[in-house]
Amino acid sequence: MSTLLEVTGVSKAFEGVKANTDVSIRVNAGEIVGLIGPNGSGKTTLFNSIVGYHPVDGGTIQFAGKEITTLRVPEIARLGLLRTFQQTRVYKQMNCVENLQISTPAAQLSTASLFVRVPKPVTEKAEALLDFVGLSSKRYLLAGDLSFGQQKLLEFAMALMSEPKLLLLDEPTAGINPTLINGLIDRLRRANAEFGVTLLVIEHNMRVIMNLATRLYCLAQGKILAEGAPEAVRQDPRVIEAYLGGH
Ligand SMILES: Nc1ncnc2c1ncn2[C@@H]1O[C@H](COP(=O)(O)OP(=O)(O)OP(=O)(O)O)[C@@H](O)[C@H]1O
Repeated sequence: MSTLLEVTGVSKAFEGVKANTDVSIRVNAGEIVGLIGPNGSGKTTLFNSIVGYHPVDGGTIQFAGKEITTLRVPEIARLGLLRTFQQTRVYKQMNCVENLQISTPAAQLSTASLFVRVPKPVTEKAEALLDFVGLSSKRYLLAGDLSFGQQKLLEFAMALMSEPKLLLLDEPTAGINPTLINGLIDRLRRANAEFGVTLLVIEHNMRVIMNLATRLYCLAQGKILAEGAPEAVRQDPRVIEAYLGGH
């Protein structure tokens, strides 16, 4: 398997708080990798460093064979590396189709692009992805009128519009009704298998991540504590201790 993402020795501190210390992780093309760890262990900080949201203090990040350590969010997004958020970032005053139409790289939001005619293939792709996430019947509803779980599905479809090589998902099932979680897991798997999207997933729900990931990393106090097969990581005494110690 070829390496898609290689994070080597990355550190990041905020005014003396060491959020990440010497973190190294690797994600191979085609994998679904999980990132777990107690609250405040540095998971979101690592995502932010990878996507270029803030500069790192040390270490390097390579994506698809290219050094991206000092690139910023739009440049990294154009290379095919995107993220979703714990709190969704949909355009609440636009309907679902419009949210997807403006999510293609070609439509990188200029105000003018909202008023010109959207090419038919873009609309067809938007409709197909809304169908994929089960929101077809809501396509003309304002995104702000969707439930929180539906907004997360919409945000997932928005990310898929750009056909990312790697998608970082920050707690995809948080706030989603337990009965809908299995459907979401199924869609994440299908996006991986059918669309070829490699996934790196932060998830607090152990059942979900054990079900979804083929490999796990566990962060604790900003450092990688364990790495390996999901079951082995879950049973690792250091991981259990880190979780218990956090409560
Ligand atoms: N912008 C910031 N300014 C100051 N401190 C920050 C900032 N972002 C994160 N931190 C601190 O860095 C540490 C790691 O936070 P981070 O959000 O990365 O953890 P997390 O594992 O994603 O947590 P959670 O599971 O609760 O979302 C915490 O101590 C947090 O308070």
